[in-house]
Amino acid sequence: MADTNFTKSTDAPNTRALTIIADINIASLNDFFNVETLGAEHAQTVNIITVAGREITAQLLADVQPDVLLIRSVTPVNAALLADNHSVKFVGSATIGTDHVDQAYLAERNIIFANAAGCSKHSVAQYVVTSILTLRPQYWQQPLVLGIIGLGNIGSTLAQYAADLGWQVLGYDPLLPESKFNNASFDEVIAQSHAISLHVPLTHTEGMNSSPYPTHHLIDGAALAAMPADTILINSARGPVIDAAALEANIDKTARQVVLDVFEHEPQITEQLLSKLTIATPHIAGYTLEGKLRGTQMIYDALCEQFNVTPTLSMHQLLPVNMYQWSELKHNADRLVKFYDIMRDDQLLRKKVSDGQVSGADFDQLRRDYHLRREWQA
Ligand SMILES: NC(=O)c1ccc[n+]([C@@H]2O[C@H](COP(=O)([O-])OP(=O)(O)OC[C@H]3O[C@@H](n4cnc5c(N)ncnc54)[C@H](O)[C@@H]3O)[C@@H](O)[C@H]2O)c1
Ligand SMILES: O=C(O)[C@H](O)[C@H](O)COP(=O)(O)O
Repeated sequence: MADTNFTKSTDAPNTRALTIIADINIASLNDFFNVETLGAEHAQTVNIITVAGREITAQLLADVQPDVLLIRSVTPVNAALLADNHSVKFVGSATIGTDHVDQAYLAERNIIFANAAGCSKHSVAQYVVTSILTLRPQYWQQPLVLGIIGLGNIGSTLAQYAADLGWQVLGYDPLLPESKFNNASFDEVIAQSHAISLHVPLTHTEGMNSSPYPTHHLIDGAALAAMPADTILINSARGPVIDAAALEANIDKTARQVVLDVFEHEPQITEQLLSKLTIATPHIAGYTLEGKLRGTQMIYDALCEQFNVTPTLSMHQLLPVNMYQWSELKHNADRLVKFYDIMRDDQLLRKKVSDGQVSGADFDQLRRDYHLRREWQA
């Protein structure tokens, strides 16, 4: 069994240097990961090497041999990345999704893994409410039937916002028991909703992330054909949950309003697909200050648990005052859609089209330079 003790036997405990390789897009890294916040008995110095997530390579991990790897969603963590590394004891992903991480392999290597379950559940749910009310302001007055596929942290948070607005929820989640919101079949959600929002993990029929209810291409040509033409479709889960080719054909036929925050061939997007979407944003549904800091906090807390130290930093010490209350916004049509101007994010993405596509580099740059918005307080 691999050694999970962070203190190398050759080091005296108080001369220990802890080396962390981290995705540069993780918020407030230096605030959370330093000698004071990790406990001086574990690290007299903390070296953080920040790298763009897509540039965290097997070669880098073999050269640096860090103790800790902190990632977001764009670094696949698997045998290929870690085969020549013998030092990593802890991998933390400051994200909800874990489809990029081979957790069985990490367990085999006795490497501890932690993610940030639920960290941006309010941010993503608020993105969805804002997109619907931006596109169809009439639903301030009229009840909407909102279909939600996947009723975990984000789906159930969205369902609660919908109920607060007087909307009806049709929810489908085959892995959870029936409930007030988990009240419909997949076919019923598809056929009977005015808007459908996807909140499932990306899973497959076999291999890593396999599931008895796989979500890869869950929304395929058949599902789209069964969906009324005026139903809005919103995907802020993972791109491959929708078959992009089938989606383009369906929009050509129905002129359906479609909102995408994630894309099957992300980070590239073709101009052809983009031109057919009503709202398109560069995978930022969860990008609020609160959502990002909560993600960092959760992996910091998990590392502290491994060190057996009490966390000393709370994200609330870093957050500016938040005066935005759902109890007020939910009664004020104008203020809610101005609170988060989703069309501005859409326009910034469209401006990046060049030579028939948004390149991966431009998509990533929009995300790196994103002005983190705020969450409203539920
Ligand atoms: N766009 C963004 O910025 C952003 C931010 C956060 C998370 N995400 C994505 O959203 C996904 C959902 O997040 P969450 O916090 O709600 O996760 P979660 O694990 O809390 O909930 C996911 C739910 O989906 C259900 N599910 C699984 N397979 C299903 C199927 N075939 N049909 C219906 N339901 C199914 C599960 O039972 C679970 O309840 C994440 O996995 C991640 O990929 C995107
Ligand atoms: O799963 C998640 O939490 C999100 O998709 C996350 O917000 C995206 O992470 P990033 O692409 O910034 O690495």
